[in-house]
Amino acid sequence: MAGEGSNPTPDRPDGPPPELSREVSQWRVAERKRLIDQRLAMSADERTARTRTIAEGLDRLIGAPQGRIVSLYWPFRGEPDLRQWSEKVIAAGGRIALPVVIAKAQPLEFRLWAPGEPLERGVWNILVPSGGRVVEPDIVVSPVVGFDSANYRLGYGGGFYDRTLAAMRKRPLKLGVGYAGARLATIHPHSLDIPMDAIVTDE
Ligand SMILES: Nc1nc2c(c(=O)[nH]1)N(C=O)[C@@H](CNc1ccc(C(=O)N[C@@H](CCC(=O)O)C(=O)O)cc1)CN2
Ligand SMILES: Nc1ncnc2c1ncn2[C@@H]1O[C@H](COP(=O)(O)OP(=O)(O)OP(=O)(O)O)[C@@H](O)[C@H]1O
Repeated sequence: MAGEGSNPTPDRPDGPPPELSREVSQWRVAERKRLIDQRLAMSADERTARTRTIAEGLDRLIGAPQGRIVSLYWPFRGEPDLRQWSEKVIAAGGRIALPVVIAKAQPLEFRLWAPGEPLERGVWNILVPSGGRVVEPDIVVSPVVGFDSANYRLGYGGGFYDRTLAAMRKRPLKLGVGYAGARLATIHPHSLDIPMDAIVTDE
């Protein structure tokens, strides 16, 4: 069971922590659905244009990626598709890693990957690198379903990025990425939510 034994990360049995009220949990579920539906309703052209602006924002924030490992993600459910940008990072001497779900309620693992290298279906059918050394990224780029002005991110509800960031020994630069329409007044953060250093949008 999660949280027992020598797991060094703070952990709880499945289910929200006490301070995440039933109202907030239900609100999160409804907002995730609204925001994902809104994102999927966007045309492919609009998504591409907005993603280009997000990529420019990442370039400005990160500067020269040379010698650094950037964790990205294999996009699904209308997330910004930054795979072209990943080629730019590599051309500039950086490296790319992708997240791998090991198990529910466990931190993610990051594996090095470059465009063209083989992928395989992992947990929930998500494509993950078949090979690739396990690494700790210098920069974690995580897709948001929603975000707020305090840089908190609302994800798909697995708590994966929060657990992963809490367990990392090096503190990476934490960048959320999403479309401007994903902005919320507050995500009603709970004590285990870790804010991003910045949220990069197309605003
Ligand atoms: N592109 C991308 N990759 C990513 C993430 C992400 O946000 N985006 N993750 C960021 O965390 C991790 C995957 N997180 C996920 C969390 C929940 C579900 C999901 O479909 N959950 C089901 C419920 C499944 C269950 O409880 O058994 C659902 O929402 O219907 C999928 C991925 C790692 N890879
Ligand atoms: N560091 C942690 N240790 C233990 N449980 C955690 C941790 N972080 C989050 N959780 C739990 O994970 C569950 C989902 O959290 P939350 O709603 O914040 O997910 P999310 O940020 O939307 O998802 P994701 O990070 O996967 O994109 C909650 O029940 C929360 O208590």
